[in-house]
Amino acid sequence: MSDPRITENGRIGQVDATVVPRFAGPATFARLPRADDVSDLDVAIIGVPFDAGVSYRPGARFGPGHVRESSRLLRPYNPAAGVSPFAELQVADAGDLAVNPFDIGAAIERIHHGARSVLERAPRLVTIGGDHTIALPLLRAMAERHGGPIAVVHFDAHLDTWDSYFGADYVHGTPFRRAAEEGLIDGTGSMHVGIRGPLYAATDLTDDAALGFQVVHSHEMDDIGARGVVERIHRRVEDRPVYVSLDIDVLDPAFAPGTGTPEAGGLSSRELLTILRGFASLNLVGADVVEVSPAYDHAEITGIAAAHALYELLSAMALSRPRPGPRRS
Ligand SMILES: N=C(N)NCCCC(=O)O
Ligand SMILES: [Zn+2]
Ligand SMILES: [Zn+2]
Repeated sequence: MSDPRITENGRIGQVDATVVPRFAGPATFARLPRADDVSDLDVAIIGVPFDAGVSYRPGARFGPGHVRESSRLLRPYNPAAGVSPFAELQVADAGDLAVNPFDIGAAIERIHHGARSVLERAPRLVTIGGDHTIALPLLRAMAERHGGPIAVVHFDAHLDTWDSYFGADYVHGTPFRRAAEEGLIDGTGSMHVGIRGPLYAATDLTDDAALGFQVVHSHEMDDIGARGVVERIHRRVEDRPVYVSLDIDVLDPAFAPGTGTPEAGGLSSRELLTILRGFASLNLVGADVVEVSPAYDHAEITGIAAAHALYELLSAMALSRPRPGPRRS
């Protein structure tokens, strides 16, 4: 049975919640169409149910399904941003990549090739994780798509530029070090936002800076606020194509209990949504939201925060200039 959908500007949108109750039917993200049911795609959403790279609590393999379930209540118009994202962009859910749960190397290869083939069809890719390991193959695909290193704005409690864990180089604490080593990251336009909590040593920060990242620490929010963070991001990124990697643990555990490595003293969901709204004037070409672990969630608090973060990212894409293509020289 095909459900009645909201269709605007020729774009096929959400199942109409005034006709089909929003708790009925399959949970694609925001009850958007499946990618197979649309001809042209501006943004593809994929799930990557992978969590073999975690160092503490497991369960992020169930993140994609949980965030989709938690996205059923999203309505078509975003009043804070002043845009109906699904009327401006054809957004569709391309389902999950089937990744090997036992072999991290094979999973990374699969994610790289899966993301690359989705990017042949859609200019912009939004991914629901999965643990943070998946950012490395996603960045490989993004850098290929844009013909060179890409600016990354990384929201996280953690730097994720550590070197290895138990001798393993490809885990959720290392993706941005591996990506920098592989030349995927534009070291003049990248930053971490929301960093906090104990480190292994002070050199974690100097090593990270040497890889080309600037840092906005979580405690700086007290002084500069969400708007100040947006200004810092704009000054750093300028008009580069930018990829947002959002570890849900950037939020305080009060706002995101359902995650694997929680740290006290994080952002509120309101602060995060305000910052993401500031991306509307950037050239946002891709994003991921990772580290949602539903077994530790309560009342979908974390799933809903992740769904709303994705909705703001899609709204920002709808408002930003559609100019994916080769990187500026
Ligand atoms: N990427 C996330 N969420 N966490 C990394 C934590 C690495 C550690 O256990 O030190
Ligand atoms: Zn983290
Ligand atoms: Zn992370």
